Amino acid sequence: MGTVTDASKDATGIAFIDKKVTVVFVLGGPGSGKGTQCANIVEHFGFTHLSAGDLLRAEIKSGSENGTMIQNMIKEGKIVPSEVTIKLLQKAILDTANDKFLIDGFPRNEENRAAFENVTKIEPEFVLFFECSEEEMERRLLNRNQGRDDDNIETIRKRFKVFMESSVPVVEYYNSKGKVRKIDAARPIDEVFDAVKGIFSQFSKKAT
Ligand SMILES: Nc1ncnc2c1ncn2[C@@H]1O[C@H](COP(=O)(O)OP(=O)(O)O)[C@@H](O)[C@H]1O
Ligand SMILES: Nc1ccn([C@H]2C[C@H](O)[C@@H](COP(=O)(O)OP(=O)(O)O)O2)c(=O)n1
Ligand SMILES: [Mg+2]
Repeated sequence: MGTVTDASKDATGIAFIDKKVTVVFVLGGPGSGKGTQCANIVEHFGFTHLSAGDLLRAEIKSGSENGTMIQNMIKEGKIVPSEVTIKLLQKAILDTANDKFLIDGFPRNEENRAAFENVTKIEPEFVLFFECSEEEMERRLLNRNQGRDDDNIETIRKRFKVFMESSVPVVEYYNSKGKVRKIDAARPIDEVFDAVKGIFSQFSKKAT
């Protein structure tokens, strides 16, 4: 549980309102199934899904002044400076009436993690971590067919390297705090979701 506190405006220029939120970080390598399982969690447990990658891609499309920089970094498999990503996440949290958020693909490095904590003071409830072999993730990404600039073998290899070097240490950090809930994500989608459901049982089911 965290509170987005009232500081009227922070360093990023975004106005804050008082809002108590529950945040779950969803991490895992590229193609491990984060987006797929987040959609299931939204449907069953009433969370709002915020994908850092989706927010950055929308920012490129919007013609923002940072668009070209973001596009180049994504193409190279690099991680965009956290101030850009955090601003987008904050805005999405504040613009959404819900108080339960899945933050997918963030924090992806130590800079993301420390800056988010400093700026928002939000501590994740837990970190859902999807474990999957690179061989399987590569197969999935090459079949994803979403027309993404970064789903080509050259960029995929770079993303795997960044994941191992920069993102795994973030998972280890949360693991040392007892916050990681690890899932075997190499299994079929339904079986992965069965495991996810067990972890989310503390949250009430969405009324249908
Ligand atoms: N458990 C699974 N088994 C097989 N394919 C999967 C599984 N989970 C997701 N996929 C497929 O793999 C691709 C990557 O999944 P996605 O959810 O976009 O992963 P991520 O957000 O972690 O990159 C998509 O085409 C998706 O349909
Ligand atoms: N916290 C983040 C998340 C994503 N990005 C950029 C860099 C990533 O390679 C791309 C794509 O991220 P996305 O989460 O959509 O990718 P996957 O779903 O893991 O395949 O976006 C970032 O710079 N910072
Ligand atoms: Mg994704």
